[in-house]
Amino acid sequence: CSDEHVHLPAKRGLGSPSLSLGLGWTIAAPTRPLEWGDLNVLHTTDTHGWLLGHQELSPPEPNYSGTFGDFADFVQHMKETALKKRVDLLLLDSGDIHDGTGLSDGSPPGTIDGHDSNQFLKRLPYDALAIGNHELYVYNNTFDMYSDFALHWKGRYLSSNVNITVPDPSDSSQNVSVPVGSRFAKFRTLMGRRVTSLGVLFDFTGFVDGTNVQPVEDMVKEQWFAEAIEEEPDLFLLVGHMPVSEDNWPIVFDAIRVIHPTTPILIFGGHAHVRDCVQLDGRSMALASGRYMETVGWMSVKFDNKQSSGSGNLTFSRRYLDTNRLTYEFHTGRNNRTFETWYGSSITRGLEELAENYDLSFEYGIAPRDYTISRDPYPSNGSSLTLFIEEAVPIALAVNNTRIAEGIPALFLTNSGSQRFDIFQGSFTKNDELTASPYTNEFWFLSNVSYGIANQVLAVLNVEGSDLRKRGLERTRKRMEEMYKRGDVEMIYNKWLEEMYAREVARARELELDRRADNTTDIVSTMGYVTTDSCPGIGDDTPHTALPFFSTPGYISSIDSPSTAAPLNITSDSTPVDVVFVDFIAEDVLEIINDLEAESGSGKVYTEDDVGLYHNLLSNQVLGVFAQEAWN
Ligand SMILES: Nc1ccn([C@@H]2O[C@H](COP(=O)(O)O)[C@@H](O)[C@H]2O)c(=O)n1
Repeated sequence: CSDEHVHLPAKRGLGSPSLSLGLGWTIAAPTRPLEWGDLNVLHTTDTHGWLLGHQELSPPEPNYSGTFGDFADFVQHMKETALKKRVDLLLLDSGDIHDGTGLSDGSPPGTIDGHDSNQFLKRLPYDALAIGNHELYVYNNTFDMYSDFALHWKGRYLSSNVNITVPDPSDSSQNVSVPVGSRFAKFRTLMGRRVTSLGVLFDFTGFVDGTNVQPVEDMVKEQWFAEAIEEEPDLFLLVGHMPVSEDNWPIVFDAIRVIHPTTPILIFGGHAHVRDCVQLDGRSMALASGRYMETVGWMSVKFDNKQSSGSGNLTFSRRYLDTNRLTYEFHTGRNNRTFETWYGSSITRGLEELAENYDLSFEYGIAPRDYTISRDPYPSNGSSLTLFIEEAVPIALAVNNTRIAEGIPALFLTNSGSQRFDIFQGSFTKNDELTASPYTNEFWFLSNVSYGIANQVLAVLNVEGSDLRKRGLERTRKRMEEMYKRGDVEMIYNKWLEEMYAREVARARELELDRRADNTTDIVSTMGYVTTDSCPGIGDDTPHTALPFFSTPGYISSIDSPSTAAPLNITSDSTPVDVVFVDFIAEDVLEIINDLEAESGSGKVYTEDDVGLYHNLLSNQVLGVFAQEAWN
């Protein structure tokens, strides 16, 4: 069993190492051993480059401070345990390994993002992996998955419904559309179980030219699909980048169940960044294991004697593990001295070297405080969304900007989903810049939009106001559907956080009443995720107190901000302004402005030709330029 030490998450090559333990910070250890079955699975998803662990001291970051090297050692030790128990232990990943930290996004210009960090995933003994939507935003990234990453996994990198167009090897004047990885895999586990595995991506429509995602509904009608599932294995292993609740897993599940009514089906999903578990019937379980290497999912199943030909409920267990050394040591029965091996530490060292090569600890300035996406209200001084749109964008885009110099007022708009992680007090490094805002979106603009129109765009985007709601309900519903298909799941993650916080507040009220009645003191636990899902028993491996949560709008604007670098010299609704937006939301902005112009009877219609490049800074460079200007 683990000793009671804590591991300081020093910024490993990513920033200032001068962090101390004297802040009253601690990590809580798990208290319950895992329930092993005949077949057991460790699951990662939506890792987004978080391979050096979460290294900040503000709670709940220390909960997730284990590095990918620590995780590698954990997997290794767990595999040894499985062997001793003569049971199977599989390791799976559900995709989205790009976009999220300096390791995945900070490679020098002209190189391929994620290529170097992917080499570290290759060092782990994954049994199957699936492609995510973040592998499909940039063609070169997808091509790298096809030509490098997939080859390493020898048929186990799964892209059942995802293709890439590449030159035809037999005739280079022609192109062919081929799966990025494999459509399916059949293999035997160490204990001899026959597995049929698929890797399914949700109905993503935001894929880059040269790639393609087939809707799940169509995929299950394919001849190859029928042939792949025809023969009965001991279990179906569905690994995919698709939420386990309220998405299309039932389509795949039902297609299999028609042929194999009782064969065990284990589903490992992702994309929504939440911890979640659903059982579609008594012989299946579907698990989603969070995001950003904050969670490692665990599932175990005890088969009945007849395995696939049995028909009663199977015994499943699931657990969401916080990714820190205490967790890893607890479940492997090791301690600080016996846990680490050369294998894991060489992975961590390699990642630290990569961080050094990419100069990820380059310091832009000193952040005066923590800025959070949802633990502070929006707008507020502690909101990273306020910081980004009201301070950083206006200040960074004012640098070498003739339009600002000429005094042309500008309204800046972005989607709040473009901001992916909190900013912490202290050294603000290149890595921090890329974790907070990893996308390489351009800033586009429409000029001469009258303020009266520009001023309404944000509210329409966010569907505020009963009038707008009535007018735009159908359009909004369609846009929400469209946004979901383009990958937007912030609303699911936020709803999850909101509900856990609401439960926490209710629980705290009850506790307070009990405490007053009994004169007892509360049990204080560390902050973190508090999961309620629809599977039996408690899912979280380590009990926590839920994090504070404040809801945020889907879109944010610098409009009416007193702190913008370019004060709006607006005298009336007809004052012409520049409407500046990230290219990711261009279609929506253009459509909304045209609708508003039509409603106003102005007769103005904007087309793509009216859209210009506002500044050559990309959205992932804004915070760095801002920090150099404001935090130095
Ligand atoms: N160029 C881009 C691409 C994506 N986004 C945001 O990310 C969301 C998708 O990320 P998931 O991890 O949820 O798959 C997408 O909805 C956008 O909010 C972006 O801003 N720019």
